[in-house]
Amino acid sequence: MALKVDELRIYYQTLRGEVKAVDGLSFQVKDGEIMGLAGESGCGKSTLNNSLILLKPPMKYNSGEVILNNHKLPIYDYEAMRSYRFKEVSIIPQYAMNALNPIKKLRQIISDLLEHHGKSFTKMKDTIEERLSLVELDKKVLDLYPIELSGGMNQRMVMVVSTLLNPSLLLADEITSALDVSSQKAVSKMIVEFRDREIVKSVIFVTHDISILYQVADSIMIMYAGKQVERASTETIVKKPLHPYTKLLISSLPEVGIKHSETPLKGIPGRPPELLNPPIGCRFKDRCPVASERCDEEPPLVEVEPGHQVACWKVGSE
Ligand SMILES: Nc1ncnc2c1ncn2[C@@H]1O[C@H](COP(=O)(O)OP(=O)(O)OP(=O)(O)O)[C@@H](O)[C@H]1O
Repeated sequence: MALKVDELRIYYQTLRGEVKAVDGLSFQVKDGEIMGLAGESGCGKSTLNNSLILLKPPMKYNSGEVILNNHKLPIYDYEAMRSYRFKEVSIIPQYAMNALNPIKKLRQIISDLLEHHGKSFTKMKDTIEERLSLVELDKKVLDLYPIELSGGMNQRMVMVVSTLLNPSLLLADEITSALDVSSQKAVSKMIVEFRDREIVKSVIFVTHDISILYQVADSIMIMYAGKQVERASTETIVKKPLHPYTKLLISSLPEVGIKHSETPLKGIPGRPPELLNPPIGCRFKDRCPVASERCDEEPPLVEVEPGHQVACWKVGSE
């Protein structure tokens, strides 16, 4: 098992109190698995990803354990994590376009980064060129400044940089949201290619666009208000979701061939709860079409069939 997360709680410390952005998450990602992570804005997707690599104030580790390749990751210790970042865990950030230093040429950026990790650009030249060609970038880009690359090219450059040392776990955070549809497809395919070539072992692919996950992910975890509500194979989440929230999320997706001027997107009525004082019991109950008194008590995450977990009292009770 590449990654095992157990009862992880990550809060933000604010003047008003603690924002419980990740509140008791447990899940596993297998070797070679791309796990999609989806849910509405503010459900804790980025917090989870960032906590696995860059946990710093106002983000605060509360409790839980993260095991990567049978070793405990010291995510609560920013300094101790230095030896894991980039080598064992790497992130392609949400705003990858701005991630590269604008006043250095790309050759220098890569060279500095490698040196920082005790590696040499010269020794890794062949790998760098191979990886560039894998993401369809000419090696001439090394002599350019980031500003001379298009948004899509910058994105692919960041993908190469983040994965140069073959990290076990790659965190991809909304890496397609600023791209046009054809670049989205290309970038998604490249992530799969990185996995297939064993450049990375496993991936957490965050997006609120489930149609992208359908093309890329082996499994999908759906989060709502800091909690996991459902996890299953991509096929099951898309075709046979069980949690009322997942069902609404899937039914609000555009269908191929439908014109939205004629059929408006449905969306989910209401808004997610504040995570400063989240509701007791099921956090979705106020928006849930099938909620009952039972939902005042928190539903446990139950495995309804192998590999399919759901946290809802209604599932299996009808
Ligand atoms: N620096 C911060 N201080 C306090 N609260 C924060 C901070 N950053 C995020 N939050 C809160 O943590 C919760 C989870 O946010 P997070 O960004 O992880 O969600 P997300 O699912 O990644 O959303 P998005 O899709 O918009 O990126 C939200 O309630 C958000 O308001």
